[in-house]
Amino acid sequence: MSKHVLAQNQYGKAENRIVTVTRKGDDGAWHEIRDLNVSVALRGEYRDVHLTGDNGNCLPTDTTKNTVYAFAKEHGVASPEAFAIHLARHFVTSQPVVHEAQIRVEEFGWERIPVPTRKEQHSFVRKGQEVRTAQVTYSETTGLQVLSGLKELTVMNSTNSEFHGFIKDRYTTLQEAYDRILATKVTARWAHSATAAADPEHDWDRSYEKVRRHMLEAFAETYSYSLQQTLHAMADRVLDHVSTVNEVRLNLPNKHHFLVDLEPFGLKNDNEVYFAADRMYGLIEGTVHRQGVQPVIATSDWITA
Ligand SMILES: O=c1[nH]c(=O)c2[nH]c(=O)[nH]c2[nH]1
Repeated sequence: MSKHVLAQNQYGKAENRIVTVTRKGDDGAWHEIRDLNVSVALRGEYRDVHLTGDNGNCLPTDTTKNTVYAFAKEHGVASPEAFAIHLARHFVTSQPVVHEAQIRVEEFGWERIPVPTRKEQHSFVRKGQEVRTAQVTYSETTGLQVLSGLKELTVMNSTNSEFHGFIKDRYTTLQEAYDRILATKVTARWAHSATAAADPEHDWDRSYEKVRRHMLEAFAETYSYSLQQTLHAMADRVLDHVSTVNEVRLNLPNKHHFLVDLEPFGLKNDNEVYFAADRMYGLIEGTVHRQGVQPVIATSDWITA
């Protein structure tokens, strides 16, 4: 027996990353998403768990995690508060040993990427401004080299993404996907032509906005069979529309969203509830440049999601 006092204690699964997709309209083509980070803490009769090793009062943290995902399906996520109220009430009213439950929710906001040419709406950009970057080198011999860029521009398509037909060797377990979420945090750099760099009237702000818009539109409008294909489409679109840009390099971490298996709880997950994994991630990188241009953007920078 310990001679010391066990004081405040609590436990539960922290930082359950969850994304829900709700389909609206007659054909379900209008998507609404909610992106949450949900933490559960239970307080109650946990003396024995700590002092004697008797787990008879212990609802596993794994169960608290499952409950979060199952409730997203059963009750939906009307708001962080409403969702947290459902969960907090549930733990206290369903388990006699739980006297208090504290649910903490962080919600990440998303805005639509407008695609005027289509009525389906399933492309989003995470709220909060990305970081704009610039790197200028002036050399006596080669003159000005101007690289522009951005980082931390997070985008998502909640459909129109597939991934299949890939190599299967003895270590492959990945299932083919015919309708998946495609999400990435874009780091982009682009090189301007020597003429643009030397032009004192060159409108750098306008060119930045154009590149950003074309990358977003290409992301939203590309029906994707891989993130590699999306990468190429984004860079290609910039080169097509911004004549003063010669080269685009993209670094795209594949922010995986795994469909949660709700079958054990008797619930069908119709591409509605996802686990948003932040690590590990596929990292897709590549440069696209105009014919006849020597690429200048470093390929060895270490960029993480
Ligand atoms: O778009 C993708 N490209 C890949 O190369 C890849 N590999 C993987 O496991 N998932 C994906 N998705």
